[in-house]
Amino acid sequence: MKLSTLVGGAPDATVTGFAIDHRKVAPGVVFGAFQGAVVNGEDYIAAAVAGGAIAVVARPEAQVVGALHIADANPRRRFAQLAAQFFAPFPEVAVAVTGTNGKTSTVEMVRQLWRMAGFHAASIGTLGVTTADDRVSTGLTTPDIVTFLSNVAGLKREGVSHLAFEASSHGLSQYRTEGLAVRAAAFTNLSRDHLDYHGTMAAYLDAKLRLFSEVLADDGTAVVWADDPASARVAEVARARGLRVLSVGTTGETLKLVGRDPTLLGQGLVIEAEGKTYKVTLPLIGAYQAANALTSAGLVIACGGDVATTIAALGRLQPVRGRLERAVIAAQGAPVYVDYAHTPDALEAAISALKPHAAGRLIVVIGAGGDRDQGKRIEMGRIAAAMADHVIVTDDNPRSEDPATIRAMVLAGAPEATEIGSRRDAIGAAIAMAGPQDIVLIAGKGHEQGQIVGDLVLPFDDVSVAREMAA
Ligand SMILES: CC(=O)N[C@H]1[C@@H](OP(=O)(O)OP(=O)(O)OC[C@H]2O[C@@H](n3ccc(=O)[nH]c3=O)[C@H](O)[C@@H]2O)O[C@H](CO)[C@@H](O)[C@@H]1O[C@H](C)C(=O)N[C@@H](C)C(=O)N[C@H](CCC(=O)O)C(=O)O
Ligand SMILES: Nc1ncnc2c1ncn2[C@@H]1O[C@H](COP(=O)(O)OP(=O)(O)OP(=O)(O)O)[C@@H](O)[C@H]1O
Ligand SMILES: N[C@H](CCC[C@H](N)C(=O)O)C(=O)O
Ligand SMILES: [Mg+2]
Repeated sequence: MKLSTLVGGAPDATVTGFAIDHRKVAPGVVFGAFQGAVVNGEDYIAAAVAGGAIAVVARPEAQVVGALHIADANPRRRFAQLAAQFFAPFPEVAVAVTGTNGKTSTVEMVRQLWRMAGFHAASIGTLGVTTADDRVSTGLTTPDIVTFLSNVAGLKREGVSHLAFEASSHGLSQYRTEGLAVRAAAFTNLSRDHLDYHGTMAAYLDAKLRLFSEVLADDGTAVVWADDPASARVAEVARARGLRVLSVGTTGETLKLVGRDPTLLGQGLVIEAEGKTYKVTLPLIGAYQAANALTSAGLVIACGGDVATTIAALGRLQPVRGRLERAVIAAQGAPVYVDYAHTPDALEAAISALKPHAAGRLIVVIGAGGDRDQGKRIEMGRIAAAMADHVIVTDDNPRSEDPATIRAMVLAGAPEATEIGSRRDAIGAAIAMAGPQDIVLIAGKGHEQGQIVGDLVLPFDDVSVAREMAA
């Protein structure tokens, strides 16, 4: 592709790629210089030009010598729009999901529903780039713009026609998923998380609202989980653009959940749609998975899926890694579940899902990630103390923080809890104390395959450790 194709009047140089890190610049690359949370990318412009960058997308105030300065007050958005032209074509159908919790579960369910409908589908999110037979981690829920667009283009080349991706609030704030035509976007819920980055809940919601005010296509559809208080605002933003709004949930109008009957391995759902009543058994436990299932059905229907077929397909959904995943049955008979709950709302949802099934005690292992929102720690402690019968506080991913300090902040909400710093020992203790009527919940890391301590990622998988301790 010629630079003049991307930017009228530019030299005829050939564009060989796009980069936002100067260390990845090669001759012919367009470099994005962004002011970041840690450093200012503009400080690396000279190095990028020395590395062969032929154009630099940066603020008008930035100094660019020896390459075309593509000046823009919003360099992240402009870079994404240019990169999208370079990496196109993309899968014909793309949908996005945002919300504090439920993004991964929902995009994974959409991928499965599309596969059942016969489409070649993929998802991009916390679990990585996932297709029917492959999964590659990107390290982030919403990867950086270059990783995202190059992966999306790669999926198209592989024959993928349908893509569902997670639009995290960080990703939306940093324009990591611009340039792709998004046909439908879903909102799951809003509760406390990432205030270390957004500062306030209002700013956190604003970041998510951008998916509906700007990213969703002009003829797109918004799908909202109607039972969340913030959904009204999301629907209002979408309607202000004249977009179609589908609402799902017990107060939803498109897919109205009128009955939910939990069983040990799933739940019977009664759903009203288009004046008809449908019954389906969802093979996943937890009210939260019923919410995500309806949201995923809403997205599939928004893209042309048949209502009856889509609802029936919910009965064939497979469990989502690390989301109320039953890791093992302990020797004494107690089932051990692993869940990704790492926010107060999520922890409440996960405990609520399991409590009805615990004839005896619900034993919960919790922690909190370092270098993340600190305010949620005491709230998570409080919820565990209020809802579980026994709480063990341990390490999650301490990252650059002192693990004992993080545990103390969680314990402040659960003074009666047991403190065991080693996650392995904490899981072992929970399983050892569980009787045949009890249930163990290990929360916070879900599918994660490593424990981040300082700069190290130590191999650690809650499910494997639970199985080891239960043997
Ligand atoms: C706080 C945050 O979101 N940071 C992300 C962001 O970094 P940044 O833009 O602030 O970049 P920076 O590190 O300050 O550097 C500024 C610029 O200079 C460039 N640079 C930097 C150094 C250098 O030597 N040369 C160079 O060119 C960088 O490439 C960057 O463009 O953009 C980077 C590239 O896309 C991301 O890797 C980085 O994710 C960090 C590692 C991270 O931990 N992010 C987490 C918090 C995150 O994004 N989580 C969300 C939410 C998950 C959830 O929903 O729970 C996710 O989507 O995963
Ligand atoms: N609809 C929901 N309502 C409330 N809690 C939920 C919901 N869906 C999932 N959860 C809880 O949140 C945890 C994370 O779920 P999931 O990974 O689907 O969310 P996510 O939005 O992708 O999270 P992240 O932002 O960390 O990527 C689950 O393990 C569960 O405890
Ligand atoms: N991937 C997300 C959630 C991590 C969840 C929890 N394990 C933690 O470390 O806080 C993030 O980087 O914010
Ligand atoms: Mg996720």
